[in-house]
Amino acid sequence: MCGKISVKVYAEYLLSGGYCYFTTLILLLVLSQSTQSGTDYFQSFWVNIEESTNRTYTQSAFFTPNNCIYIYLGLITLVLLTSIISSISFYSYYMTASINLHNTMFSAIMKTQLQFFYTNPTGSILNRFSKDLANADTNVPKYLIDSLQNGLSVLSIFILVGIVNPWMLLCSVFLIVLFYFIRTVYLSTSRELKRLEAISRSPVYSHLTESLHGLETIRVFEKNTQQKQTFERFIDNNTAVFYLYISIATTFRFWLSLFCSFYVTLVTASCFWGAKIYGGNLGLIITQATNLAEQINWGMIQWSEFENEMTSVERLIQYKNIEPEQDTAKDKTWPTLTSIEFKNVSLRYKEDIPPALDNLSFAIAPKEKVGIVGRTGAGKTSIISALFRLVKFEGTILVGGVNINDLSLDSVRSKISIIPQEPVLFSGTVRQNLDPFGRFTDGELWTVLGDLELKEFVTEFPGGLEGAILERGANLSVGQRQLFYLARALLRRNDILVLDEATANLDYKTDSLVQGTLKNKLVDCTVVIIAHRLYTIMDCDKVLVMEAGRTSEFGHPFKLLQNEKGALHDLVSKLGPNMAKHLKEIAEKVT
Ligand SMILES: Nc1ncnc2c1ncn2[C@@H]1O[C@H](COP(=O)(O)OP(=O)(O)OP(=O)(O)O)[C@@H](O)[C@H]1O
Repeated sequence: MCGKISVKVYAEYLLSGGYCYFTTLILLLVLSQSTQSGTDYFQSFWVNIEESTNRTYTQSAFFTPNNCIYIYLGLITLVLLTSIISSISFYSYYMTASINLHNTMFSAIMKTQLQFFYTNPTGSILNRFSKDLANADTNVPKYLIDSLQNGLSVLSIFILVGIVNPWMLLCSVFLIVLFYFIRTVYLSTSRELKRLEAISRSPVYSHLTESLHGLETIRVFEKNTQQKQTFERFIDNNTAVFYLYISIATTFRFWLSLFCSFYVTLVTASCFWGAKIYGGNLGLIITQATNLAEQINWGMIQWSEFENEMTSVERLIQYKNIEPEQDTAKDKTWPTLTSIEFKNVSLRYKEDIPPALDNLSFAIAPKEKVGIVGRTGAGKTSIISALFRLVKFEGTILVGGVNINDLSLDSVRSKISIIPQEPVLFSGTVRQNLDPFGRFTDGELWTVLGDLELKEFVTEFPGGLEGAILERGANLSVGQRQLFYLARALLRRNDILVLDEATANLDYKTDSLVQGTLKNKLVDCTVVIIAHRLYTIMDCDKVLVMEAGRTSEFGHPFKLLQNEKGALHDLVSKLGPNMAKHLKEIAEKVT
């Protein structure tokens, strides 16, 4: 982003509070300004009447001293009322605009593809949801209302001054042109500085978030000083841009104030050069000239700041318009069969890196248990990303013979259960974490907890099923979190279950318990297990060995182990003769 803020951004922001609100607001502001200027004009008119001999300034007998007082009182009351009403409507308008902006932006982030999170660091997202949103909530409305009020005020002063002394209009127009020129020069720099300031703020947030996450590692490797220095460097970069921004803003204000002083001096002097002038008109000209100078000065500053702060809105609107996940469902219902077939599937996380899945093809029959193994980075987790349509892929994935691209995202993700590498629990109760949508009875919950030997733990947990689980399940061990996840999957009774290193953090006893549960409770399920520990998949119906995103071997584990040059045989041999023998025995048992 660089250069001027586009008209589209202004329009999108101004109308985010609602067309009706915006039109009403403008009308109220015009009304408020008209009553204020009307009061000023009536004041000078009244002084002129009082100054002229026998009140001959006007022919009308209506403007008696008493009537003038009542008219003035009426006008003042009107000014007060219109000002209060326009302030309240502005408050409602910008509250609606801020809420709408936040909600649409948050909803866009929630619905966008995962790819977005791979390419945008957390600090950058936090920056927009904190500082940019705060600017849009507080500074932008403040500068917007000041700019609008000043614009209207300057326009009305022009009309008043034009009525009393048309020559002064020339001076005023010259002043506006001059100020506009100074503003243009100032804005072209300040706007870019404001953008730079926002960009240089993101690394500060990212660094702080990453440091807090990796606090233990930083301390263990004694990198405290290095981290601190990096943080200070990011802060310095941000502060340097911010300081430059403040400096040029101060220079801008200095030049505006200087030209304003010249203008007021010129206008005051001009009143003494011409013909005799009424006291009321003289007062009106001098007060309006001073006002005009102040208003233009203030208005230019606020208008410039408005455009500078609009860079925040521009950044927010950019998030608001991010592309959502493509859900091209063609009303296909979820298939009854639960076979899974990958046909020439290729997946790439970024254009400039090698594909994570490269023309991958394999087929899993309904109710089969298939283990997937391979070295780190072989593409095992990417199979899941493709199956859940988290990342775009080429090729075809069929579930029960139906292309998953023809099924809605919602059905794909709700009909396939997953226990991921890093189980995520939310802050809430045990019950909410087991059954987020409140679909199951207490009896069902306790049965599943019993199957996974979690019953005792939950009974003794403070609050039981209503006990509080902290953010990310911080008050549970990683193994317990995985068991909770498994419990959630068992409750949903989906026909397809995917486990991604799901038992990696369990001790041997709990792992055996989970394996037993999978065998007994999920007999009718198609189960895909991604594993590092080979013994967890040796009793599977089939094993897929992955290598660089391709199928290296696929078949029954015992048959694969017969091939001494095979990839699975190679992986098993590396575990030592005893373990290899043990694994072969397990594989043989399920032939
Ligand atoms: N979000 C991502 N952005 C870019 N590249 C990625 C991303 N996720 C994975 N990759 C790359 O894709 C390839 C396959 O990764 P994947 O996570 O599928 O491997 P894996 O076999 O599951 O590894 P592990 O056993 O370590 O979990 C790797 O080269 C990895 O660097």
